[in-house]
Amino acid sequence: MSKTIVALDFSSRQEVENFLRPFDEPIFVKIGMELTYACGLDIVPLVKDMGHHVFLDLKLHDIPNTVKGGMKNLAKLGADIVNVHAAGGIPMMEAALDGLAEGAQGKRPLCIAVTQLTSVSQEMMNNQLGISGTVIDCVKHYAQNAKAAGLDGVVCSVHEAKAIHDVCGKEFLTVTPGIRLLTDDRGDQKRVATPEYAKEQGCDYIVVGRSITKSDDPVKTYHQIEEIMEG
Ligand SMILES: O=c1ccn([C@@H]2O[C@H](COP(=O)(O)O)[C@@H](O)[C@H]2O)c(=O)[nH]1
Repeated sequence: MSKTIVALDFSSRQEVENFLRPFDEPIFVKIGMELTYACGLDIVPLVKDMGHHVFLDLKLHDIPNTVKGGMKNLAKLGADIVNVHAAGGIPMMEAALDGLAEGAQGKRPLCIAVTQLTSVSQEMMNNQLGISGTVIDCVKHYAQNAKAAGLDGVVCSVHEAKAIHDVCGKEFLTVTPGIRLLTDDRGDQKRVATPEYAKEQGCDYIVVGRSITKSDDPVKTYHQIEEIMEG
């Protein structure tokens, strides 16, 4: 499976088809809120049927019973990875796994937890969110909770991936958005890194959206990034 997950942050099925058409191999894509809210959940089996791997990034965060019911239904779609917010706590994450086990036809999707969004800076976390301490300690703590709940890994920034592997083990997945090429604008992202640094830090997967989707030649940019990650 490819180590580069392309965020399909589009608002129509047509844009998805236009984007994927030039790729002559299966790739790993992320379907998030923008696309799901525009096209509905049917977009997941549609992209799977084209042969691509899917990370369904809906970041569930609610009381355990609601998350369990939600995951039971998401499990039927055939996504490879689904996720929740670690801030929902250990009982909520355990409930997510129960729902997946009940709903999956065959192997359940991997389930990972978002730690601190990559759009959150140290200053924001302390002063707006009211969480004291360092981002890295908060992310490590959330990762340990996710592991205790039985999840398969976390979403974090590249800057925390090594520390998470140290405390949670090498098998515990680190999926890292906030990827920017040196010439890119960082936009709304705060904890950013290049694919080269992600590779150096041992990230299992990187999530890349605009650097690929808004590039003049998305297929070429995708392959350049994949070469770095697989090299
Ligand atoms: O902490 C997080 C969790 C999820 N994301 C998602 O990843 C992509 C990143 O897109 P870029 O265009 O490469 O910035 C996007 O779909 C986010 O919803 C994240 O960025 N940070």
